Amino acid sequence: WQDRGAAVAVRQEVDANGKTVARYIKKGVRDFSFGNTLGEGSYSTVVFATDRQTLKEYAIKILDKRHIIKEKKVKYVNIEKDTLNRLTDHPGIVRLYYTFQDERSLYFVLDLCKGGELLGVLKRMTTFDEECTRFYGAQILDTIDYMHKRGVIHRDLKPENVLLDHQMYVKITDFGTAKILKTRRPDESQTSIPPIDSTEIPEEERASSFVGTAEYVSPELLVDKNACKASDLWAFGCIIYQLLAGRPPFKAGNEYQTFQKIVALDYEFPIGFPAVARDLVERLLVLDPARRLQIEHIKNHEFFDGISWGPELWKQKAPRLK
Ligand SMILES: NC(=O)c1nn(CC2CCNCC2)c2c1CCc1cnc(N=C3C=CCC=C3)nc1-2
Repeated sequence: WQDRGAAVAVRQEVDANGKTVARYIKKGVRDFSFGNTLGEGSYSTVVFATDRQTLKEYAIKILDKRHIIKEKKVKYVNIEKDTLNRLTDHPGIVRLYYTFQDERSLYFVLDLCKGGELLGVLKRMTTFDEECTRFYGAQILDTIDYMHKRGVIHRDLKPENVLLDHQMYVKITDFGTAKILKTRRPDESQTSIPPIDSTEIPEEERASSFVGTAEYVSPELLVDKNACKASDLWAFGCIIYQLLAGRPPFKAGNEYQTFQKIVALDYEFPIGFPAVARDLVERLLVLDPARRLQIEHIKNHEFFDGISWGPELWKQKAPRLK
Protein backbone atom coordinates (compact mmCIF):
# COMPACT_ATOMS: atom_id res chain seq x y z
CA TRP A 1 0.00 0.00 0.00
CA GLN A 2 1.66 3.23 -1.15
CA ASP A 3 0.81 6.08 1.21
CA ARG A 4 -0.04 9.38 -0.45
CA GLY A 5 0.63 12.95 0.41
CA ALA A 6 3.80 15.02 0.51
CA ALA A 7 5.75 15.19 3.71
CA VAL A 8 3.65 17.68 5.63
CA ALA A 9 6.12 18.74 8.26
CA VAL A 10 9.88 19.09 8.69
CA ARG A 11 11.58 18.65 12.09
CA GLN A 12 15.25 19.57 12.76
CA GLU A 13 17.10 16.76 14.56
CA VAL A 14 20.74 16.11 15.54
CA ASP A 15 22.08 12.81 14.19
CA ALA A 16 24.61 10.46 15.81
CA ASN A 17 27.49 12.52 14.43
CA GLY A 18 26.11 15.70 16.01
CA LYS A 19 25.02 16.99 12.59
CA THR A 20 21.67 18.85 12.35
CA VAL A 21 19.46 17.07 9.85
CA ALA A 22 15.97 17.75 8.49
CA ARG A 23 13.49 15.00 9.33
CA TYR A 24 10.51 14.93 6.92
CA ILE A 25 7.39 13.85 8.77
CA LYS A 26 4.13 12.60 7.35
CA LYS A 27 0.86 12.96 9.20
CA GLY A 28 -0.25 10.04 11.30
CA VAL A 29 -3.10 9.07 13.63
CA ARG A 30 -1.54 10.99 16.52
CA ASP A 31 -1.82 14.25 14.54
CA PHE A 32 -5.64 14.13 14.71
CA SER A 33 -8.29 14.13 17.40
CA PHE A 34 -11.25 11.98 16.37
CA GLY A 35 -14.92 12.78 16.97
CA ASN A 36 -18.33 11.45 15.89
CA THR A 37 -18.85 8.70 13.35
CA LEU A 38 -20.30 10.16 10.13
CA GLY A 39 -21.01 6.87 8.37
CA GLU A 40 -20.32 3.16 8.35
CA GLY A 41 -19.59 1.20 5.17
CA SER A 42 -19.21 -2.57 4.73
CA TYR A 43 -15.45 -2.24 5.29
CA SER A 44 -14.90 1.31 6.42
CA THR A 45 -15.95 3.87 9.00
CA VAL A 46 -15.93 7.61 8.33
CA VAL A 47 -15.15 9.75 11.36
CA PHE A 48 -15.06 13.49 12.05
CA ALA A 49 -11.46 14.55 12.86
CA THR A 50 -9.51 17.70 13.70
CA ASP A 51 -5.84 18.26 12.87
CA ARG A 52 -4.26 18.99 16.26
CA GLN A 53 -1.74 21.49 14.82
CA THR A 54 -3.80 23.37 12.22
CA LEU A 55 -7.27 22.76 13.85
CA LYS A 56 -8.54 22.09 10.28
CA GLU A 57 -11.54 19.73 10.25
CA TYR A 58 -11.64 16.61 8.08
CA ALA A 59 -13.59 13.41 7.51
CA ILE A 60 -11.24 10.46 7.92
CA LYS A 61 -12.21 7.18 6.32
CA ILE A 62 -10.76 4.31 8.34
CA LEU A 63 -10.44 0.96 6.59
CA ASP A 64 -9.70 -2.20 8.53
CA LYS A 65 -6.87 -4.02 6.70
CA ARG A 66 -7.80 -7.52 7.88
CA HIS A 67 -11.46 -7.03 6.88
CA ILE A 68 -10.52 -5.63 3.45
CA ILE A 69 -8.38 -8.65 2.71
CA LYS A 70 -10.89 -11.16 4.12
CA GLU A 71 -13.77 -9.61 2.10
CA LYS A 72 -11.54 -9.37 -1.03
CA LYS A 73 -12.08 -5.58 -1.21
CA VAL A 74 -8.42 -4.62 -1.84
CA LYS A 75 -9.32 -3.85 -5.49
CA TYR A 76 -12.10 -1.42 -4.42
CA VAL A 77 -9.83 0.38 -1.95
CA ASN A 78 -7.17 0.87 -4.63
CA ILE A 79 -9.77 2.00 -7.17
CA GLU A 80 -11.02 4.61 -4.72
CA LYS A 81 -7.52 5.88 -3.94
CA ASP A 82 -6.43 5.92 -7.61
CA THR A 83 -9.68 7.66 -8.62
CA LEU A 84 -9.41 10.33 -5.93
CA ASN A 85 -5.75 10.86 -6.85
CA ARG A 86 -6.94 11.59 -10.40
CA LEU A 87 -9.80 13.91 -9.41
CA THR A 88 -7.94 16.51 -7.37
CA ASP A 89 -8.96 19.90 -8.75
CA HIS A 90 -12.72 20.21 -8.88
CA PRO A 91 -14.93 21.73 -6.14
CA GLY A 92 -17.60 19.04 -6.66
CA ILE A 93 -15.38 16.11 -5.66
CA VAL A 94 -14.64 15.17 -2.04
CA ARG A 95 -10.89 15.77 -1.96
CA LEU A 96 -8.34 13.24 -0.65
CA TYR A 97 -5.56 15.16 1.18
CA TYR A 98 -3.41 12.30 2.39
CA THR A 99 -3.41 8.66 3.28
CA PHE A 100 -1.46 6.95 6.04
CA GLN A 101 -1.66 3.64 7.85
CA ASP A 102 -0.88 1.86 11.09
CA GLU A 103 -0.73 -1.78 12.03
CA ARG A 104 -4.43 -2.30 11.73
CA SER A 105 -5.95 0.29 9.42
CA LEU A 106 -5.64 2.50 6.36
CA TYR A 107 -6.65 6.15 6.71
CA PHE A 108 -8.02 8.43 3.96
CA VAL A 109 -8.04 12.11 5.05
CA LEU A 110 -10.93 13.68 3.11
CA ASP A 111 -12.89 16.93 2.84
CA LEU A 112 -15.47 17.30 5.60
CA CYS A 113 -19.01 17.96 4.30
CA LYS A 114 -20.89 19.64 7.13
CA GLY A 115 -24.15 19.81 5.15
CA GLY A 116 -24.56 16.03 5.16
CA GLU A 117 -26.34 14.18 2.34
CA LEU A 118 -28.45 15.76 -0.41
CA LEU A 119 -30.92 12.94 0.28
CA GLY A 120 -31.27 14.05 3.89
CA VAL A 121 -32.11 17.62 2.81
CA LEU A 122 -34.58 16.30 0.21
CA LYS A 123 -36.32 14.10 2.80
CA ARG A 124 -36.72 17.08 5.12
CA MET A 125 -38.20 19.17 2.28
CA THR A 126 -40.16 16.38 0.51
CA THR A 127 -39.41 17.95 -2.89
CA PHE A 128 -37.13 20.66 -4.30
CA ASP A 129 -38.55 23.53 -6.34
CA GLU A 130 -37.24 24.11 -9.89
CA GLU A 131 -34.66 26.71 -8.86
CA CYS A 132 -33.03 24.39 -6.28
CA THR A 133 -33.21 21.42 -8.67
CA ARG A 134 -31.58 23.53 -11.40
CA PHE A 135 -28.72 24.67 -9.12
CA TYR A 136 -27.98 21.26 -7.56
CA GLY A 137 -28.53 19.48 -10.89
CA ALA A 138 -26.04 21.87 -12.53
CA GLN A 139 -23.36 21.35 -9.87
CA ILE A 140 -23.79 17.56 -10.09
CA LEU A 141 -23.62 17.65 -13.92
CA ASP A 142 -20.54 19.93 -13.90
CA THR A 143 -18.84 17.41 -11.59
CA ILE A 144 -19.84 14.40 -13.75
CA ASP A 145 -18.43 16.29 -16.78
CA TYR A 146 -15.10 16.77 -14.94
CA MET A 147 -14.97 13.05 -13.93
CA HIS A 148 -15.79 11.83 -17.44
CA LYS A 149 -13.19 14.13 -19.05
CA ARG A 150 -10.63 12.40 -16.80
CA GLY A 151 -11.81 8.95 -17.82
CA VAL A 152 -13.68 8.14 -14.58
CA ILE A 153 -17.20 6.67 -14.45
CA HIS A 154 -18.70 6.85 -10.94
CA ARG A 155 -21.19 3.96 -11.48
CA ASP A 156 -23.06 4.49 -8.20
CA LEU A 157 -24.37 8.05 -8.36
CA LYS A 158 -27.34 8.56 -6.04
CA PRO A 159 -28.51 11.28 -3.63
CA GLU A 160 -26.82 9.47 -0.69
CA ASN A 161 -23.43 9.96 -2.40
CA VAL A 162 -24.04 13.64 -3.13
CA LEU A 163 -22.87 15.45 0.01
CA LEU A 164 -23.08 19.14 0.85
CA ASP A 165 -20.28 21.28 2.26
CA HIS A 166 -20.53 24.25 4.63
CA GLN A 167 -21.69 26.49 1.74
CA MET A 168 -24.31 23.85 0.78
CA TYR A 169 -22.32 23.14 -2.40
CA VAL A 170 -22.25 19.65 -3.94
CA LYS A 171 -19.44 17.24 -3.05
CA ILE A 172 -19.66 13.80 -4.72
CA THR A 173 -18.19 10.92 -2.76
CA ASP A 174 -17.71 7.13 -2.59
CA PHE A 175 -15.58 6.21 -5.59
CA GLY A 176 -14.96 2.63 -4.44
CA THR A 177 -17.08 1.28 -7.32
CA ALA A 178 -15.81 3.77 -9.92
CA LYS A 179 -14.24 2.67 -13.20
CA ILE A 180 -11.13 4.26 -14.62
CA LEU A 181 -11.34 3.94 -18.42
CA LYS A 182 -8.25 2.89 -20.35
CA THR A 183 -7.15 6.04 -22.17
CA ARG A 184 -6.90 5.71 -25.95
CA ARG A 185 -3.39 5.67 -27.40
CA PRO A 186 -2.68 9.17 -28.76
CA ASP A 187 -1.79 7.73 -32.23
CA GLU A 188 -5.14 5.91 -32.46
CA SER A 189 -7.05 7.44 -35.36
CA GLN A 190 -10.40 8.89 -34.33
CA THR A 191 -11.86 8.34 -37.82
CA SER A 192 -14.60 5.96 -36.63
CA ILE A 193 -18.08 7.47 -36.81
CA PRO A 194 -19.74 7.97 -33.40
CA PRO A 195 -21.37 4.69 -32.21
CA ILE A 196 -25.11 4.42 -32.90
CA ASP A 197 -25.84 1.87 -30.20
CA SER A 198 -24.36 0.59 -26.97
CA THR A 199 -22.77 -2.45 -28.61
CA GLU A 200 -20.73 -0.06 -30.75
CA ILE A 201 -19.42 1.94 -27.81
CA PRO A 202 -15.63 1.31 -27.94
CA GLU A 203 -14.36 -1.17 -25.34
CA GLU A 204 -12.29 1.49 -23.53
CA GLU A 205 -15.44 3.54 -23.13
CA ARG A 206 -17.30 0.63 -21.49
CA ALA A 207 -16.74 -1.00 -18.16
CA SER A 208 -17.82 -4.42 -17.02
CA SER A 209 -18.77 -5.96 -13.64
CA PHE A 210 -21.99 -5.26 -11.89
CA VAL A 211 -22.22 -2.39 -9.39
CA GLY A 212 -24.68 0.24 -8.32
CA THR A 213 -27.81 0.75 -6.26
CA ALA A 214 -31.04 -0.75 -7.60
CA GLU A 215 -33.09 2.44 -8.08
CA TYR A 216 -30.32 4.18 -10.07
CA VAL A 217 -28.85 1.29 -12.08
CA SER A 218 -28.92 1.80 -15.85
CA PRO A 219 -30.62 -0.73 -18.20
CA GLU A 220 -27.34 -1.47 -20.04
CA LEU A 221 -25.78 -2.58 -16.76
CA LEU A 222 -28.71 -4.96 -16.18
CA VAL A 223 -28.96 -6.24 -19.76
CA ASP A 224 -25.34 -6.61 -20.85
CA LYS A 225 -23.42 -5.90 -17.63
CA ASN A 226 -21.63 -2.98 -19.32
CA ALA A 227 -21.49 0.46 -17.73
CA CYS A 228 -20.43 3.42 -19.80
CA LYS A 229 -20.25 7.17 -19.25
CA ALA A 230 -23.93 7.35 -20.27
CA SER A 231 -24.75 5.12 -17.26
CA ASP A 232 -23.87 8.04 -14.96
CA LEU A 233 -26.25 10.21 -17.02
CA TRP A 234 -29.07 7.68 -16.53
CA ALA A 235 -28.47 8.03 -12.74
CA PHE A 236 -28.40 11.81 -13.21
CA GLY A 237 -31.84 11.64 -14.87
CA CYS A 238 -33.14 9.60 -11.90
CA ILE A 239 -31.74 12.20 -9.47
CA ILE A 240 -33.35 15.16 -11.33
CA TYR A 241 -36.68 13.28 -11.32
CA GLN A 242 -36.31 12.48 -7.58
CA LEU A 243 -35.48 16.06 -6.55
CA LEU A 244 -38.71 17.33 -8.17
CA ALA A 245 -40.98 14.33 -7.43
CA GLY A 246 -39.65 13.43 -3.97
CA ARG A 247 -39.11 9.80 -4.96
CA PRO A 248 -36.99 7.96 -7.57
CA PRO A 249 -38.67 7.06 -10.90
CA PHE A 250 -38.08 3.31 -10.55
CA LYS A 251 -38.96 1.87 -7.14
CA ALA A 252 -40.78 -1.40 -6.47
CA GLY A 253 -41.27 -3.85 -3.59
CA ASN A 254 -37.91 -5.50 -4.13
CA GLU A 255 -34.74 -5.15 -6.23
CA TYR A 256 -35.86 -7.63 -8.89
CA GLN A 257 -39.17 -5.80 -9.46
CA THR A 258 -37.28 -2.49 -9.59
CA PHE A 259 -34.96 -3.95 -12.26
CA GLN A 260 -38.03 -5.10 -14.25
CA LYS A 261 -39.42 -1.55 -14.21
CA ILE A 262 -36.07 -0.14 -15.37
CA VAL A 263 -35.60 -2.46 -18.38
CA ALA A 264 -39.28 -1.89 -19.31
CA LEU A 265 -38.88 1.89 -18.87
CA ASP A 266 -41.94 1.61 -16.63
CA TYR A 267 -42.32 4.95 -14.80
CA GLU A 268 -44.75 7.88 -14.70
CA PHE A 269 -44.50 11.58 -13.93
CA PRO A 270 -46.60 12.88 -11.02
CA ILE A 271 -49.24 15.48 -11.84
CA GLY A 272 -47.68 18.92 -11.76
CA PHE A 273 -44.19 17.74 -12.70
CA PRO A 274 -42.78 20.75 -14.61
CA ALA A 275 -42.99 20.26 -18.40
CA VAL A 276 -39.43 21.46 -19.22
CA ALA A 277 -37.92 19.20 -16.55
CA ARG A 278 -40.06 16.34 -17.87
CA ASP A 279 -38.61 16.85 -21.35
CA LEU A 280 -35.07 16.69 -19.92
CA VAL A 281 -35.76 13.55 -17.87
CA GLU A 282 -37.40 11.85 -20.89
CA ARG A 283 -34.23 12.48 -22.94
CA LEU A 284 -32.04 11.02 -20.16
CA LEU A 285 -34.13 7.95 -19.22
CA VAL A 286 -33.59 6.38 -22.65
CA LEU A 287 -32.90 2.63 -22.75
CA ASP A 288 -30.22 2.84 -25.44
CA PRO A 289 -27.17 4.60 -23.89
CA ALA A 290 -25.98 5.77 -27.32
CA ARG A 291 -29.25 7.72 -27.74
CA ARG A 292 -29.24 9.25 -24.24
CA LEU A 293 -28.64 13.00 -24.08
CA GLN A 294 -24.93 13.74 -23.76
CA ILE A 295 -23.46 16.26 -21.35
CA GLU A 296 -23.04 19.17 -23.78
CA HIS A 297 -26.68 18.80 -24.91
CA ILE A 298 -27.89 18.57 -21.30
CA LYS A 299 -26.07 21.82 -20.48
CA ASN A 300 -27.87 23.47 -23.44
CA HIS A 301 -31.27 22.09 -22.46
CA GLU A 302 -33.93 24.71 -21.67
CA PHE A 303 -34.17 23.41 -18.09
CA PHE A 304 -30.66 24.81 -17.42
CA ASP A 305 -31.35 28.21 -19.03
CA GLY A 306 -29.70 30.86 -16.85
CA ILE A 307 -26.97 28.57 -15.50
CA SER A 308 -23.45 29.89 -16.19
CA TRP A 309 -21.35 26.72 -16.50
CA GLY A 310 -17.75 26.59 -15.20
CA PRO A 311 -16.16 28.45 -12.24
CA GLU A 312 -19.10 30.90 -11.92
CA LEU A 313 -21.36 28.01 -10.91
CA TRP A 314 -19.18 27.49 -7.81
CA LYS A 315 -19.02 31.13 -6.78
CA GLN A 316 -22.73 32.03 -6.68
CA LYS A 317 -24.69 31.63 -3.44
CA ALA A 318 -26.57 28.30 -3.16
CA PRO A 319 -30.35 28.94 -3.34
CA ARG A 320 -32.14 28.82 0.00
CA LEU A 321 -33.60 25.35 0.32
CA LYS A 322 -37.22 26.41 0.89
N1 LIG B 1 -18.02 6.48 1.85
C1 LIG B 1 -17.37 7.61 1.95
O1 LIG B 1 -16.32 7.83 1.32
C2 LIG B 1 -17.96 8.63 2.85
N2 LIG B 1 -19.01 8.34 3.62
N3 LIG B 1 -19.32 9.45 4.31
C3 LIG B 1 -20.45 9.48 5.24
C4 LIG B 1 -21.66 8.81 4.57
C5 LIG B 1 -22.89 8.82 5.44
C6 LIG B 1 -24.00 8.11 4.70
N4 LIG B 1 -24.24 8.63 3.38
C7 LIG B 1 -23.09 8.78 2.54
C8 LIG B 1 -21.96 9.51 3.26
C9 LIG B 1 -18.47 10.45 3.97
C10 LIG B 1 -17.59 9.95 3.04
C11 LIG B 1 -16.55 10.79 2.36
C12 LIG B 1 -16.13 11.94 3.23
C13 LIG B 1 -17.27 12.57 3.97
C14 LIG B 1 -17.22 13.91 4.34
N5 LIG B 1 -18.20 14.46 5.07
C15 LIG B 1 -19.26 13.68 5.43
N6 LIG B 1 -20.19 14.29 6.16
C16 LIG B 1 -21.35 13.91 6.68
C17 LIG B 1 -22.00 14.80 7.57
C18 LIG B 1 -23.21 14.48 8.14
C19 LIG B 1 -23.86 13.20 7.86
C20 LIG B 1 -23.18 12.33 6.90
C21 LIG B 1 -21.96 12.66 6.34
N7 LIG B 1 -19.36 12.37 5.13
C22 LIG B 1 -18.38 11.81 4.39
